Amino acid sequence: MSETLQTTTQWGKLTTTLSGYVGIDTLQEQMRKKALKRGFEFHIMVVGGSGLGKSTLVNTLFKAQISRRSCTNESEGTIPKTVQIKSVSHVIEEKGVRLKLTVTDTPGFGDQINNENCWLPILEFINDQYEKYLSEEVNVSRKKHIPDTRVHVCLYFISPTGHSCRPLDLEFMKRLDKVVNIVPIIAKADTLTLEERYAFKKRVREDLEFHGIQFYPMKSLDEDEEETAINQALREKMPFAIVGSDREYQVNGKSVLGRKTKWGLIEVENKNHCEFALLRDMLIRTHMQDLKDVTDSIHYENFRRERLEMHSEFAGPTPPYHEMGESNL
Ligand SMILES: Nc1nc2c(ncn2[C@@H]2O[C@H](COP(=O)(O)OP(=O)(O)OP(=O)(O)O)[C@@H](O)[C@H]2O)c(=O)[nH]1
Repeated sequence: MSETLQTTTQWGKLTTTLSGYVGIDTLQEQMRKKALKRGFEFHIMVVGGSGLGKSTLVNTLFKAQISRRSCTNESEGTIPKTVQIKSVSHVIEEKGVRLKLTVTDTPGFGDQINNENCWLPILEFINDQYEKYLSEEVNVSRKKHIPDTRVHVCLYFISPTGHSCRPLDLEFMKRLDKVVNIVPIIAKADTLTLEERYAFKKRVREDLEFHGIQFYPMKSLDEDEEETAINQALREKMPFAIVGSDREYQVNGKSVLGRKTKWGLIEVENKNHCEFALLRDMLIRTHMQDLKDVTDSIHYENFRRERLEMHSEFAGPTPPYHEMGESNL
């Protein structure tokens, strides 16, 4: 029986008929095995004012004590003087798949009386990671595997004021949307009623649109109709209204993560109670690889191009290839 190989994407519409089985279909399995051996890396950054639930959310997302707060013995209630950027890395494993997860926290963001330029250290941190990656990449003797410390997603916590975005929120996202994948979320959504939540989300979306702020997943990067349909559904739900908790309660004999309020138990993973599950599914189950791809092919690529252009302007025009050889003689 003959097998048909259809290539209709980047190679154009070319159909070649194979006269028998050759085993191209095993490529997927070969790649899976290689990737499993190497393990995966993911870097998540959380930004937002003190006490908005950043540490709780990362612990809830990965069902483990992985936040900066859980890994250091900082005294509760200390207000940092400036934005401090702290990263912690963990290797987590599930069903034989290893993930090196780095969580970068930015305690103190927006806590000052004068918050002018408080986004700058965060921008510098993100660019520093690109710079590290670039210097490894252009190294004459490159490592077989370049450690990837680039930030793949930045969760931006919006305070549940019920009004609209603060100027600082807009300033941060305007400055950073071209360098990192931003996912805006409404923190502590249990403090808003359902009507307030809905109206607040709408106003935040309008604010973002008015200011031309791009958030992940970007419309311009959808590759096909299927992706557009999935991503459009996510975009319409954003910013996700999140409730975080690392406490478990018993509901119908099952233990669930939740927060007990005056009105009853809010189940964190119940899609009727909040949008935590949507966020978790997007970050971990459906879009983790895409977040990494967009970081690599869009944000890092922009940095790399600018950096190399800057370098070539500084160094003058690159001589033709044969002259480069001669000058080395
Ligand atoms: N109501 C409510 N409280 C929350 C939620 N998430 C966290 N909290 C509580 O808010 C307080 C602060 O939570 P953290 O996770 O430490 O907040 P943080 O943003 O990491 O704080 P800093 O490290 O000081 O910036 C804790 O008492 C949490 O239990 C939430 O979704 N809703």
